[in-house]
Amino acid sequence: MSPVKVGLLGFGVVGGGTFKVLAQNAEEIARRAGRKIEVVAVGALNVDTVRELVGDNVLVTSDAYEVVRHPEVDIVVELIGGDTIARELVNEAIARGKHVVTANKALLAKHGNEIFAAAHDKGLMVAFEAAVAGGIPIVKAIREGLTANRIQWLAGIINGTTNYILSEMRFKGLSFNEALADAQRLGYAEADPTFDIEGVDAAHKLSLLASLAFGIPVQFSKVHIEGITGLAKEDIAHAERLGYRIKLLGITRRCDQGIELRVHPTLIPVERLLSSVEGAMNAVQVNGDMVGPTLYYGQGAGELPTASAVVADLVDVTRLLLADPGHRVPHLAFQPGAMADTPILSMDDVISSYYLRLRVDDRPGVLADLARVLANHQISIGSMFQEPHGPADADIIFLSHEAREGNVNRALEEIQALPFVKSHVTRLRVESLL
Ligand SMILES: NC(=O)C1=CN([C@@H]2O[C@H](COP(=O)(O)OP(=O)(O)OC[C@H]3O[C@@H](n4cnc5c(N)ncnc54)[C@H](O)[C@@H]3O)[C@@H](O)[C@H]2O)C=CC1
Ligand SMILES: N[C@@H](CC=O)C(=O)O
Ligand code: NA
Repeated sequence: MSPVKVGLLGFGVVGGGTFKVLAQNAEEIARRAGRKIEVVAVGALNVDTVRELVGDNVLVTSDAYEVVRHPEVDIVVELIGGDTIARELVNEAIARGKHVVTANKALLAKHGNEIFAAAHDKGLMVAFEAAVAGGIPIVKAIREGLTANRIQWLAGIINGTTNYILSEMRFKGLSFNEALADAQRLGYAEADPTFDIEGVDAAHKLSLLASLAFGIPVQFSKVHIEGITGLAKEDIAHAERLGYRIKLLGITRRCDQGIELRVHPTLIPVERLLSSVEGAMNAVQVNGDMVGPTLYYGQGAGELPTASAVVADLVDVTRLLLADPGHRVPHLAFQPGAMADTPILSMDDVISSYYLRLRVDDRPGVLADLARVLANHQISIGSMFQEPHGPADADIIFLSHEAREGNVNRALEEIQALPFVKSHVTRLRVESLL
């Protein structure tokens, strides 16, 4: 059979990695796909360097549209990133009847609904395994492996950069900025690393995971997002003392009233597997009503792990080229006509336990006043400790039992206004699902 012909857009960390994987494992991949997969065109800005790497038989051009419009290209692989030119190129590829593979979660989180609908109308595939948790085959696991289940919730470490930063700070004592610079050097970070550290990248991925898990449209704008930039070293230390480790988690859960969709630093009990996931590794726990808990672990970022997922998608698309469109796996796991309009819950309705830290005047009555405000808002204290700070102040750390977030918000407003409270009240959520 004639080879399947691929056009690569972008030859950076993942684009370069994809070319390498296709070359290095060409024979093994062809045995699996049933046909050879051949890169025939590359769109790149650094044309001369890329030409040296890919050889004379591949068209290398700085005009990405030339790749998309190339008559021989069957599959367009978009690895440029962002949601401007990448969006135009993907739309153009679909309009021209070409299948698409992309690692671009920013694009799909914002424009996935429109892109998947256009592809569906044309009977085309838009494969995106690399877009969520890099090399871990989590899209395939949810979309295919767990189809017998009503998925109840999933929670995961789905940003390698932030997990790497937290680990390096903890183990090597690096500063936040040093650890971030390392993550950038290693190819983990987004072109704009604020997407990583502010939780936006994790939110992009979570919105895709929620669609795959619950059969709802992609709703990035409804994700509650908090990153790791507000985390203080002392919170990491206090959490350890209480038996927890702090990780940036993406969590989505189906409740009676709707679906929770949130990304924030979270205290995880140290005995849970997710708390030991370090460096750029990712891990996602998915709970289905039939299978129970399942856990997926692997490299969530970096050249070859991400390229591994891109190439797996290329093999999938190659295998499915001959299947008629009606019998292919749906983009978002559920048939397009069977999507649900379950609402996304307001953060106020989320139930969680909380870690609270505040600095107060160290004098009689302070603890009683704090406990009264919490009790007035139906927040019960699970444990508490106090550390002196200088001659007249103390830091108080509470762990609450489960409470409604709206109640916690109101209690915190009141506590913040108390005359003896001398710091901003830090609030972190504690995960009890895991
Ligand atoms: N680096 C990683 O670990 C992972 C990255 N991703 C995603 O993969 C995509 C690519 O990321 P990276 O390879 O890390 O980025 P990168 O910045 O290393 O590569 C992007 C490449 O696209 C090129 N480019 C920009 N505009 C172009 C244009 N008009 N025509 C042709 N080339 C153009 C740039 O010169 C650059 O070489 C992004 O969507 C990213 O979110 C997904 C999972 C992991
Ligand atoms: N910047 C991302 C790359 C993979 O998606 C991350 O750090 O996880
Ligand atoms: Na993946």
